[in-house]
Amino acid sequence: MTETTSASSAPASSGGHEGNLITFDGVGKRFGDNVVLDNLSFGVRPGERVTLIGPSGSGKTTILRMLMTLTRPDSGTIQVGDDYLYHEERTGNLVPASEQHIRRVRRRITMVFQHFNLFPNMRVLRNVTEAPVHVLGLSKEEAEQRARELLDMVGLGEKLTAYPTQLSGGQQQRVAIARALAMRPDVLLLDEVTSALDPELAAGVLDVLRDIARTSDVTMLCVTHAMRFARDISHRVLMFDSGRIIEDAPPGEMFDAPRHERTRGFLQSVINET
Ligand SMILES: Nc1ncnc2c1ncn2[C@@H]1O[C@H](COP(=O)(O)OP(=O)(O)OP(=O)(O)O)[C@@H](O)[C@H]1O
Repeated sequence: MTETTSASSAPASSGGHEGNLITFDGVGKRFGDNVVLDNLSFGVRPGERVTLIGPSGSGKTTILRMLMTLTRPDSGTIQVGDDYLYHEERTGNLVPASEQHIRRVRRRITMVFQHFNLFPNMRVLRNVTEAPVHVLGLSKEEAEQRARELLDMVGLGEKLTAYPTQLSGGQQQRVAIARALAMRPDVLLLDEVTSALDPELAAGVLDVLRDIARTSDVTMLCVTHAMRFARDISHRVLMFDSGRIIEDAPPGEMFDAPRHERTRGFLQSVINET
């Protein structure tokens, strides 16, 4: 892994749509009468770490799920590098990518979920090697070597033969992070990865993620209510409200001098909660 730029200076653009690794262009989504994303456009550059904040139900998780092709937009275009996941034609038709494209994109993106989702019947080491062997086609030896390094990195080098149920929630989440990184993703999606954890265990997981942010050049898109963490790791913070981005700023500006009244109200409510 290569050293990144500091959190205050975003990496230079390269490749993809206008230099973006991830592009949302005019994306809309509604569930029944509930407009979840409203003509949403934004881009993320390679190596950038972007945190999505905003009230519950403002559409943050939906964005991550669209990148995993778990939720389909109603309109708009979503692109990863040069590959379309969904493409809205001039006629307004939404064209999903071919299976071949989706497979290619899915190899570049991994997601860590709130509830770990480890394979309960597999030991820790196998949880981490399974996808690299079966999806990337790595040899068992190669996958195990990489898995040991990653499990060391997340502080679980001694737990290779444990089953997930023998671990704390924080340890399980660290296995999930190692498993995601074992795919050598270009993009790591983090969806409220500490929300299900006690504060002490959450702090351990966030420290691991801070280390990854400091030492890796993986592009991160992160949904979190942990504002100090967001400030530490992010190049940019996007404030969502009712399916729109109402503020897009570096963390210093967003947290110290929010411009939008609703951002100020949201940050106040989060601070009051914690
Ligand atoms: N499959 C679904 N069917 C119906 N409504 C859904 C579905 N998935 C999400 N929603 C609704 O879409 C809205 C946005 O959900 P989303 O999970 O993206 O919000 P969020 O900003 O991540 O919220 P939170 O911070 O609570 O996780 C919510 O009102 C949610 O109830």
